[in-house]
Parts: sequence; C-alpha cells; structure tokens
Amino acid sequence: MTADRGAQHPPAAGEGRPPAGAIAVQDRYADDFAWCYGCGRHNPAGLGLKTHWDGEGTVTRFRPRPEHMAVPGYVYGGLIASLIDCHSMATASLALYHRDGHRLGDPEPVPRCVTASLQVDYLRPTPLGPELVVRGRVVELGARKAVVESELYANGVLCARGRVVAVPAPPTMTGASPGQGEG
Ligand SMILES: CCCCCCCCCCCCCCCC(=O)SCCNC(=O)CCNC(=O)[C@H](O)C(C)(C)COP(=O)(O)OP(=O)(O)OC[C@H]1O[C@@H](n2cnc3c(N)ncnc32)[C@H](O)[C@@H]1OP(=O)(O)O
Repeated sequence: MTADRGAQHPPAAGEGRPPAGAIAVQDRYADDFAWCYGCGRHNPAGLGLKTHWDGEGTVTRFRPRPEHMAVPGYVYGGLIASLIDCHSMATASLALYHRDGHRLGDPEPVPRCVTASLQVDYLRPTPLGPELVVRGRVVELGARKAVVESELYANGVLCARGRVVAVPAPPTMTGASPGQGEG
C-alpha cells in the first residue's frame, strides 16, 4: 500500500459536511448497542463519532483534543486507529442495511458489526489541531463479512489508511449491561 502517499483528496460532494439534522449511522444503532467508546451515542466519555454518506462513500469528521497528543503537535496513533475502526464499522453496517433494502431514517435499527481485523498504515505524522476527515468505502461485501478501506486526512492531506474486516456482532456479545463484561 505505497501508492498515493500524501495524495490530496479530490473534491467530494458536500466536502463531507452533512446538512444540519442529518441522521448519522450511529444515531440508528439499537440502544443496547450504542455504548462503544468510539461511536456509542450513550457513552458520555467517548469520542461521539458520527458517520454519513457522502458522494460514493462515507465520511466521519473529528477534531482531536489536546489530550489526544502523541508528541507536541501530532496526533496519537491509537486515536487514528480508533477513528478508522469505528468509521469502517459504521460503513460496513450501513452497507448491510442498504443491502437489506433499508435507508437511514427507516424504523429498523442499523445492524451492528464488530472488528475482526484492523490494519492501519501511518503514512505521515498527523497534525494536532485541524479537524480530521475519514473517508471509507466498502471493497467487499460477503455473506459473513464486509471489508472496508478508509483514509484519514488532515488539511486535505492523506495521513493514514486502514483496511478493516467487519463481521456481524456475534450473539455472545449481546445482552450484557454496560459495565458487565465477561472478564
Ligand atoms: C442484534 C445484534 C446486535 C449486536 C450487538 C453487539 C454489540 C457489540 C457492539 C460492538 C461495537 C463495535 C464498536 C467498534 C468495533 C469494536 O471495537 S468491536 C470490539 C473488538 N472486536 C472484537 O472483540 C471481536 C472479537 N472476535 C470475535 O468475536 C470473532 O473472532 C469474530 C470477529 C466475530 C469472527 O468470528 P468467526 O467465528 O471467526 O466468524 P466467521 O463466520 O468464521 O468469519 C466471518 C468472515 O470473517 C473473516 N474473518 C474472521 N476473522 C478474521 C480476521 N481476524 N481477519 C480476517 N478475516 C477474518 C472470515 O474469514 C470469514 O470470511 P468469509 O469466509 O465469509 O469470506
């Protein structure tokens, strides 16, 4: 994955800025499954990521806070992995929802996926300060998985790229109350 290092992202529909009040994927996860640190709307300590369709793919925007620092001036790589992870999961969930004939705004909750594999390439240091833009697209949609490729930009410059395998959440991950893991 060495191509496009440092590529400028082409102009996209709406530049990833959803209209006010637009429904995000995370708004439509079932209540019991909306606690994820990265994207759960019920997790007050989380990142609160919101993912929307934009043009041919999906987009999530996030402005890192000072505590998301790796070294002064640059973003911590673990945060970058989290952004790519949750953005890709939302993209996979949305693709499954569309495959089932639904559109955001339908009453049925969006299906939930978990991360089977998360691979991130850090192409250049990500500056701490500007809003980050993550763009994703589904490259494979199978019966039991979706493969999503996501790219993270700062000031329009490609800084990291991820490839994520998403699998519908197994029944063993359902039913616990927040704070009740198996371990
Ligand atoms: C009503 C429902 C509500 C549900 C409500 C859930 C609440 C939960 C909310 C979670 C919110 C998430 C928020 C953000 C994402 C996280 O942070 S999720 C947390 C981190 N991830 C985990 O803990 C997952 C732990 N791993 C697992 O549970 C199992 O390994 C998995 C991922 C379910 C896969 O199970 P499995 O039995 O291996 O699945 P299997 O059917 O064999 O494989 C399906 C496909 O995936 C592929 N695959 C599996 N593992 C891998 C791998 N490591 N690498 C590459 N490909 C793989 C297989 O090859 C297969 O591909 P195909 O043969 O179909 O082409």
